[in-house]
Amino acid sequence: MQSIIPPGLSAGEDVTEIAKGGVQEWTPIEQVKLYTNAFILQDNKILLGYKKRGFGKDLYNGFGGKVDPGETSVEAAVRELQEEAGITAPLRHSGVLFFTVSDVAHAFYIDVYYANEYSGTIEETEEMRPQWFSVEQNATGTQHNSNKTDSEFAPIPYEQMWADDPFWLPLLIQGRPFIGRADFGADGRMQKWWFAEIPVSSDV
Ligand SMILES: Nc1nc2c([nH]c(=O)n2[C@H]2C[C@H](O)[C@@H](COP(=O)(O)OP(=O)(O)OP(=O)(O)O)O2)c(=O)[nH]1
Repeated sequence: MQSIIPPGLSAGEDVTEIAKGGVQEWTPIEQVKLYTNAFILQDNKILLGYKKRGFGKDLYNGFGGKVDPGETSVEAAVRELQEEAGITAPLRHSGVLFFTVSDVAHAFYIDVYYANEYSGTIEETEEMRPQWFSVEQNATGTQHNSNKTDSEFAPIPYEQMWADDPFWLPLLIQGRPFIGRADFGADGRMQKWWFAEIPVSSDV
């Protein structure tokens, strides 16, 4: 039987597809670079950063970047969180994402992490402007008053995030491990995508 898992990812066959679509064939993979992405989840809030420069500029995202030579993935994730948001956290692995981008020669293999606590003071850095968002679906971003239960934090700004994020970020928030791949065209749109939930015990 042919595996449903896209090239670039590995997992047992016990996966539950969440979404898939797009063109027929996956883009061939030539070179792969390792990246990290980390999110802080606390009190029904998620910490995102507004990317001020470079790849993904003007989008909100978790904190992360390339794994340096000699570093493990989790070491890189902890370093990038410190460099980009000024904090340290006991990061736990949540999923793996694999991307190709039509005008980038290498594919991106991204270990995604989360933590429910952190130490240090969140601060804006040269690369990222951190901001809390509500993970509650009815969040409005309006301020509290005595009659309202709405969150004082805005909802997750999916319209200002990478197009694949709505498929897997809800799983991360719910503590459900995931894998996924998306091939992006030069226009920034997904040309082909596939996302799945995997068993909690899976070693992704
Ligand atoms: N949420 C999300 N994150 C993505 C996608 N694609 C993608 O590369 N990322 C993440 C992975 C990394 O955390 C980040 C890209 O890393 P980066 O270019 O900022 O790396 P870096 O900090 O090492 O780079 P630099 O210092 O050389 O500028 O974006 C995506 O489709 N969705």
